[in-house]
Amino acid sequence: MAGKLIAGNWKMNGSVSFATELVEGLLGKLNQDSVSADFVVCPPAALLGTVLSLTKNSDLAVGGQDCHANVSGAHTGDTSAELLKNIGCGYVITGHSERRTDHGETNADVNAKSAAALRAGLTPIICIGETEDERVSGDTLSVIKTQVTESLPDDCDPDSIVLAYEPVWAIGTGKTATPADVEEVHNFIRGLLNDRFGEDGAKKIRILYGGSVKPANAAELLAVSNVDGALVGGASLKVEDFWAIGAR
Ligand SMILES: O=C(CO)COP(=O)(O)O
Repeated sequence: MAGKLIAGNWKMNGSVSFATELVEGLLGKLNQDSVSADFVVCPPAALLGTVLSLTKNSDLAVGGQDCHANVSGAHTGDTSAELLKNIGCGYVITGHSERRTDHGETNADVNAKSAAALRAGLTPIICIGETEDERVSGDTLSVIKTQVTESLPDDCDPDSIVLAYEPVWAIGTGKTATPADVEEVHNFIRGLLNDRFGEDGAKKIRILYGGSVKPANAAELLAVSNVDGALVGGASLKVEDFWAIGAR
């Protein structure tokens, strides 16, 4: 496994001028400082062209926020993994909790979308995480087990996938899971991956933590065992904050 992966999920935010300023700021940082982390930005679909034209031949990778499971067809408003690959993306987020909630995406949908990403040559960043009710009821690990088991495509190559553990209650709320909470779940996920891929395969898979990651808590969270990076929402919209999370 390479260094940490720091992924910025812009969600439904930005504009052409905003994206240009943000990406130019990040490229300036990447050119100046040597960092061991890999950075990827995932803008809204309508801004992918803008971002990709700015990041061509740079070390800043680009990803989509969602893809359709099919290659093409009558799916108004959707984007195929093949098209994301064709325009220059390297990654796509699948199964984000906001898509699971807003669009009723199930583990089976996430599995199909992740398989589509792999078919197209993209790295899916497959999101899992429990709700507050599930945590309070003591169901966190069983929910995570089901999500990992059902959301990962059957024949996936561990070299080609990334997982992101995002407790739903920590997303955009300012509530961050404690390092102990994060460690428990990340170690559990690594154990599930060991069972499925063997230790040598499982250790190739980066497991990101997401949920109110900011410069102030990033060092602590990224130091937790089996935390191989971060999936950042709000703080990825500011050059200094996003950079500070990964550049250490
Ligand atoms: O959902 C997230 C990233 O995918 C996390 O969002 P916040 O960092 O804004 O909590």
